Amino acid sequence: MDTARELVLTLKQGNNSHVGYGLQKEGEALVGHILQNMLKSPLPTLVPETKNEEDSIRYREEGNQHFVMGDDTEAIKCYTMSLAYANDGELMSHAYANRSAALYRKQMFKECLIDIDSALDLGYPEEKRKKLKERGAKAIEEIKKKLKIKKDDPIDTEKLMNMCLSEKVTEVPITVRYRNGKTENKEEINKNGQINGNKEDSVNDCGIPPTKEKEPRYLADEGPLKLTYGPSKEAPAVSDGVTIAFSRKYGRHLVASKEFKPGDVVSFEDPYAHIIYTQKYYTHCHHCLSRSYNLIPCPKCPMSVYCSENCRSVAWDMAHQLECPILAVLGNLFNVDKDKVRMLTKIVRFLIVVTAKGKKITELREDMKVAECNPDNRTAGFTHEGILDSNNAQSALSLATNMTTRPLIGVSAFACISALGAILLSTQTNFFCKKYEMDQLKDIDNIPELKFCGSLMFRACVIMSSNCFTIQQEPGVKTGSGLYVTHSLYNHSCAPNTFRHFEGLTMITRALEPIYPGDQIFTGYGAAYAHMPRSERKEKIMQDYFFECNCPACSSDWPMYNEILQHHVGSISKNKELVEKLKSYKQRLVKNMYDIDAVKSVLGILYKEVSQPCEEIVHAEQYLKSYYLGKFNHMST
Ligand SMILES: C[S@@+](CC[C@H](N)C(=O)[O-])C[C@H]1O[C@@H](n2cnc3c(N)ncnc32)[C@H](O)[C@@H]1O
Repeated sequence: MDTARELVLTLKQGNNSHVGYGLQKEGEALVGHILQNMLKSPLPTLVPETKNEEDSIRYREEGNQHFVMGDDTEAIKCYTMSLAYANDGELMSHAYANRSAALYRKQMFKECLIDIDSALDLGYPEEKRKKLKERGAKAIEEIKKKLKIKKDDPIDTEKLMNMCLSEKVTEVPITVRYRNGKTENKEEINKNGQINGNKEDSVNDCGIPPTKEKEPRYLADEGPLKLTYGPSKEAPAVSDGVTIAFSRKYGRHLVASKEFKPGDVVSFEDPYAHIIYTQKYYTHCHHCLSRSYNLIPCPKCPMSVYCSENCRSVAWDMAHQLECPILAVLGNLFNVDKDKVRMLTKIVRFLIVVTAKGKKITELREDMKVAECNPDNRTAGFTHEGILDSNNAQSALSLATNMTTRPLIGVSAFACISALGAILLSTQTNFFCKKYEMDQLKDIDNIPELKFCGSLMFRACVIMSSNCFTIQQEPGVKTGSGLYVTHSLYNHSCAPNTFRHFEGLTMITRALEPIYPGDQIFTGYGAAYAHMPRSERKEKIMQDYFFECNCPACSSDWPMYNEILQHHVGSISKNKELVEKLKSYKQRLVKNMYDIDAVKSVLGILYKEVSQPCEEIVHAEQYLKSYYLGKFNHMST
């Protein structure tokens, strides 16, 4: 605690409350001190979670119970777990075969065929293959029905698959064929610990591309995603017409220098580093976070599963080869609660990315020395080219830490988590060139970069706890957490003038209201006036982000959405002139509910003519958000 206090005091004296730089030396001292103390006392034994027959069978049986009860979704999840824990081809083949039954009943015939193919490929027992092939034949019949192919037409499975995807029938293929016979296991790891497999190949095990989700409506209407005024020169992830500003009160923040209309794209960006939430481990791809029913396992650990060979191999190269043994022990750590385990997975991922898997530690040290010397808060972490770069280590390390406003207890806890992260990396992986025994860590100076990397993880803790965004690719489904460098400059308002949505892992921010030159551009950190009472919001914002919110909704204590709608707060219904002005847009929407330009125009008019809170503004904002969040995609035209 004393070392943590010293660190915070030094930062306060240096007036360095906002940016990530200015704490490298002190961070190293703090983590080093904690590491030394941790290593003095006996550490808990680290027990890795491994693939094994018992768990694979247990999860398969659990899946069977759900299947019998008619809960196919839960059955599929259990069979995926059975697959992830399977330690040989036969167990895997059983998991695939059983999953195919649940997929068949769920009417996911293409997915069903993919699993049948994998089961047969992995040597599903001879005596059971007949039944599996019969299921395959029935699935094909169903697909043929869907494609309106005549019952007796002979058909080639692979061609059929491609036809299913394009949904176009141009020619009827000739034979029924499974891709069995080939028994080599694509999931083998070669001598260098790399997963074999073609990286370009964006297909699942049996050569069939994963189902493409329907394209979001806005992409069809607007064409490919682009920034409203093209990329800004200083921060290419935000639109030209947005500038980075700094003030004592707001820290770094974004200010408009051009006008943005509702729906305009203000910024979009891919994550610098991201992780999947543990609750989604066996339902979503660990790399792209998409929902998948044909997940395939990491060949080494029972934790990670992927939607395709491509995701599996990209994830392995990017980070998983180092994370794999760490994830295996994390779940079995005693006395470490879930939030700390989540933070550990985040900071290990961050360290792997920021150091390019440990290959660029020296280079990073040098770059950081230069970055530390920049006295200008506004341009902290700008690259040599003078930009805030979404993919750059210096830029990522420059994000707000809130070091001077955090409680000391939190600072100490983060230092302990980082020290534990350093121990795991050095004893479970080759990150520091070789795997160390716990005894060899007694003198931490034996490993030259241990303290430095520990301090980077400490910095990752303080940065990530104040800057990460929840990733929601489907409305209401929170799949993971990501650090988005440029988006981290948005300050919070409980009534923000923008909203966010996702396209894959890409986070997109659009104007919700008209934004004028000089306006600060805000996002919401999850405490929206719409759904949370003011007192709760204030508490949450103070606890998680350490500032007092003084947005209009907080200052004037706006009622929440349900009250606004129930009591018609601020309604324009008695303003005959305005109602008349909006009439034509209403008619356009009655004719075509997807006429989003009409909604944008309504919002533009309302914001000019009335003040918030206002019932009609709430309706129009909800409409606009629903359109971009994909809520309309499931409705029929
Ligand atoms: C994601 S960062 C936003 C960028 C940050 N202002 C910076 O300097 O890099 C979150 C932190 O910014 C500050 N912040 C965000 N919204 C704010 C607001 N409305 N008023 C004052 N500070 C705010 C808080 O310190 C918060 O923890």
